[in-house]
Amino acid sequence: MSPYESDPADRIVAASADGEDQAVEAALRPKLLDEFIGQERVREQLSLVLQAARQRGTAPDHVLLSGPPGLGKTTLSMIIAAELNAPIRITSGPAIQHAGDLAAILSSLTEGEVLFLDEIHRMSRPAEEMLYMAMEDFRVDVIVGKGPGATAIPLELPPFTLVGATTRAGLLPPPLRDRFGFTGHMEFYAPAELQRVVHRSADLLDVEIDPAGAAEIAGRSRGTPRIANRLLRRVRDFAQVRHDGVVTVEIAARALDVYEVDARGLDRLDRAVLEALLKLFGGGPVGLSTLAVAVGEESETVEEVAEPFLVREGLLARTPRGRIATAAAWRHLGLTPPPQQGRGAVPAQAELWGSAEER
Ligand SMILES: Nc1ncnc2c1ncn2[C@@H]1O[C@H](COP(=O)(O)OP(=O)(O)OP(=O)(O)O)[C@@H](O)[C@H]1O
Ligand SMILES: [Mg+2]
Repeated sequence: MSPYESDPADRIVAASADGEDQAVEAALRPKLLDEFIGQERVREQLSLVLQAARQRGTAPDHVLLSGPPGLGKTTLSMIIAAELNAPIRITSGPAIQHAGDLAAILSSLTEGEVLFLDEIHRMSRPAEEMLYMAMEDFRVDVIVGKGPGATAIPLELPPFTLVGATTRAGLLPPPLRDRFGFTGHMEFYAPAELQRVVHRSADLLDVEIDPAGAAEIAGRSRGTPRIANRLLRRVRDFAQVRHDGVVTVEIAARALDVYEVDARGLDRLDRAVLEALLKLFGGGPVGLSTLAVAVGEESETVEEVAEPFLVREGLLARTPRGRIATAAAWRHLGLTPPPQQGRGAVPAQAELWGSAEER
């Protein structure tokens, strides 16, 4: 039986937020730029944009934040408002079905307000077109009536700052992308940065943790603060129920073994895919659908849920001939690659069988 039949988003290493995350995230969010860990480049650029606007006493340029789920886009948008001492209005692309919905929001903005539009790539086309004009000219045309009798009533808007967030910047139409004065690309976090995130959250949650314990959780968090915070909460449960509540490296490792998150952040599904690839197909190449049948999952689940992280970690490569395990995959599962493997199918971007000398 598949452990993911219900919803892959339920996995403990899912980057998207579940109900519990939403409840605690507000408490764990850094409130000011200085408390925001990592993303040095975005932070510096943004700090200049905000400081310059503050000095001029005007609303800063519109800001687009793009990057994978759980890296801090919503957090940064709230920080932007806080740093500007401005109120923030929060909405999302899917919540804006009609241009009228957007007109209602825009026309009620106050001067200098920050409008946070999450999942901006999922807005409807008519709303998008209204947004173009609002962003550029601080004006919208509200259409009253239908058919030949319809008239456009122009409406002036106060200067505001739009902060858009998207996990799919590539899906944004160029005219929309071009209207942002600043785009911040969020990157996955380095282990040392995540370790600081874990420490900070542990402080806020009143959890006693030592540096090695925090490093252990960070190493399993797939470069994502949301996952780090979630793993910390599970480790805290374990430490409290089975021990004295203090999180050490042993406690963190044992707790996360219970939750089947391994030392590199792979969960059960990731490992099942890798194991099938190595043990059943000798490391590949094997077709996606065959691999999916072997682990008892849908092809889409393997392709969209498991593979992106395996590829990112350099454990699996997608090639025209099929999926191939890298040398790192064999090492990670503690297996020795069969000697006849690896002929010919080495994609340039991946370390497959180590260097020529190693072979
Ligand atoms: N740089 C950071 N420092 C400390 N905590 C962070 C940082 N970035 C994110 N977090 C924490 O990670 C959690 C998720 O962040 P956030 O909700 O901002 O992600 P997101 O990019 O908006 O995700 P999504 O794409 O799912 O909306 C929050 O609880 C936040 O406290
Ligand atoms: Mg968000």
